[in-house]
Amino acid sequence: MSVLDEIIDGVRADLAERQARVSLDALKERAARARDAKDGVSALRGEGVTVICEVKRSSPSKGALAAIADPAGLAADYEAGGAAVISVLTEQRRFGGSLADLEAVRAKVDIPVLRKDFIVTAYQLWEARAYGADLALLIVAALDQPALVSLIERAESIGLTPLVEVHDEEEAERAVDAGARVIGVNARNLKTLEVDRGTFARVAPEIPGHIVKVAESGVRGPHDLIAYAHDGADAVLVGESLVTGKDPRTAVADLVAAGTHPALRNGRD
Ligand SMILES: O=P(O)(O)OC[C@@H](O)[C@@H](O)c1c[nH]c2ccccc12
Repeated sequence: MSVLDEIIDGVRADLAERQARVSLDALKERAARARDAKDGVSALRGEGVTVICEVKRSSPSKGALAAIADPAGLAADYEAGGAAVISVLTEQRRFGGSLADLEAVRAKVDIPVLRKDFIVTAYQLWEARAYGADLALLIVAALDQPALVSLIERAESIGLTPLVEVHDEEEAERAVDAGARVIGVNARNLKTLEVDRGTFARVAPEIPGHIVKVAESGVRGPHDLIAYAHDGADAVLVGESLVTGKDPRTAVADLVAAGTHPALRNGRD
């Protein structure tokens, strides 16, 4: 069984417990009371290369990364540094996250928030909205095509912007066919956990220009953002280097400065 399959088994077990406790109707009521969702696409199409900053305590590849006692405080630092979107890992077993983290971050920041999890049912999309998310991750490798299409449609219909994650050309084609407006190319293969920073450059040419392209994983600092920008990224998603660094606000500001630098933008025109 691949790492992805193992993670999803755990996600399904935790999901069954939540579904037994909280009815879909109760979630929908909670979602109706949530603040209106913000548009993820326009946030990601901001000035230059935009930056999605992630709240992540641990990962299957690296184990514990950072305790993050105050996820909302970290998110506020990201926002102050110029982040366009905050990504909150809500998967518990391998990433140490929760819906409570999502709720706390949502209450603190004004920019859009992404629920980062292994979403396999519409119930999880309603959870995302009920706890205040504006965007939700959908991982192509975890879904068959009918499920992908229906989850994209459902996400859009309840106001969530789906960030559709791919790792190779074939998955990118599936994401495009399914109607994705935002596609994330993950440099990490979720089946083996290996990072290959060349993945984005290989896969991005398969993605039409009107779709927002996000380069995910492995961004250590401005030099990696610049490289992804030259390969056509509209946004980058950064986790580990921010949660393990000393000064997340400055680290984000440095990324944003690189992403909006005039020389970079000329190179991309
Ligand atoms: O910590 P990094 O290497 O900066 O990567 C962040 C993000 O891309 C990564 O956490 C991620 C990308 N896709 C995912 C899917 C599920 C969980 C996590 C992820």
